[in-house]
Amino acid sequence: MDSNDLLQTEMGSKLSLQDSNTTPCLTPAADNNGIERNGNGVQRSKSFAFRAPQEPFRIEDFECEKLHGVGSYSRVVRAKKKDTGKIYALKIMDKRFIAKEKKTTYVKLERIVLDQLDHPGIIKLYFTFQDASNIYLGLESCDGGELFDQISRKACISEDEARFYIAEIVDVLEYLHKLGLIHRDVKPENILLTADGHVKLADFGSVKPMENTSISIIPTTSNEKACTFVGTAAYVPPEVLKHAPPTIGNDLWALGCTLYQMLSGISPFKDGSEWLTFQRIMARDFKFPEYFSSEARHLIDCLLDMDPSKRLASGPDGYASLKSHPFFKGVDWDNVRGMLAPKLAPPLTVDKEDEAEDAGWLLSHAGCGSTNDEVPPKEKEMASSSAAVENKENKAKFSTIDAFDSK
Ligand SMILES: Nc1ncnc2c1ncn2[C@@H]1O[C@H](COP(=O)(O)OP(=O)(O)OP(=O)(O)O)[C@@H](O)[C@H]1O
Repeated sequence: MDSNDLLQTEMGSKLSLQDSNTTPCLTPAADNNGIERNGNGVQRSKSFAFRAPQEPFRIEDFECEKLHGVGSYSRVVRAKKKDTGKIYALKIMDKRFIAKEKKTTYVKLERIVLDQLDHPGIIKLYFTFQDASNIYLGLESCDGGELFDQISRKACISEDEARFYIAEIVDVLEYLHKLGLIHRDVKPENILLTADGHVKLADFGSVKPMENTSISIIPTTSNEKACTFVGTAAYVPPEVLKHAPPTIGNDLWALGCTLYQMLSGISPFKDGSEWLTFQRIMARDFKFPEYFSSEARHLIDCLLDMDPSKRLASGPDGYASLKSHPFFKGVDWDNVRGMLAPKLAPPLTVDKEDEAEDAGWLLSHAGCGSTNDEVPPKEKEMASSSAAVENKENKAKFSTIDAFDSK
């Protein structure tokens, strides 16, 4: 199945999961009613209506304002729908590139999983559309950037601020894990922030459904194994390096790494090469800076347990054991999203002329060149200078993260 098939089967907001050339991820068998059952009797419908429909939109219906960021197979731009004035993050994926790089499974997985999730801490998918060249996902726009950028801009984050972010992430992970989904790529780059500083987890292309999931999933082709290792080296737990099957413990380990990184500015096992990082993970070789509080040290220690079943929230008490940890003293778990968010650190200033040129180039190559011309000059100038600043940060990010840290 190629990327065209992905959206062709989607016509009329329906996706047929029948695919002669595929093997199912959880090896369910279909009965005569088109319902798939796995070994645990979990039922999955073979076709269903998407909540976020495929719309007959065109890229010309949007004013592209700035580049949010560039992923390994997509670009994300902040775009205003001209008729409604509503703002979205358009994730633009080149169909030929996706097919060539065999990323169809990741795109389908992200689309189908995001469509079924409903949590204030997860980016919303509103619609999809396509043209001859691209697939577009209309996502909720997170105008506060990445948590990664906040860590870089502030050098490190205070424990009070880190408590806020980690509590909101715990709330999201509890929701996902209860649904039977493992995210598998929790890290500061995938934790986006709204303009008022609240957390939205992104990047669901690596999600792994557990046996008991209530989420409808898709088959994977034999050469695009969504069930095998994915993720980012510095956040990979030791058991994954030993090829153990994925568990929610994978996300809890990454949560521990993320908390450590917020408080110190660097991930705990980061080293000069992928091999050295893996050695340190296997040896659980990390040190706490002196200024970490005893509560933060203890929480990180419990999340970075070599035994995934012993990590807080993995045990028989589930999330209660994690949420009652002393680090979270004062957090009102019934109203996590009601907490006051830390003030966002603004982007660093850069040489605007050079960078505006680069940002304009990137936007026009995101398929938005003609629409950008319709933006009034003042707005265009503002859009490109803010895009320039973020583009500079993107470049800085690429140069500071080892090649192995990007998938
Ligand atoms: N909904 C959004 N709102 C604002 N910015 C976003 C949104 N989604 C993604 N971004 C930004 O765009 C960048 C590219 O996102 P994308 O999902 O294409 O790739 P990624 O997840 O970063 O990378 P990869 O695909 O390599 O894992 C992200 O790093 C993020 O900063």
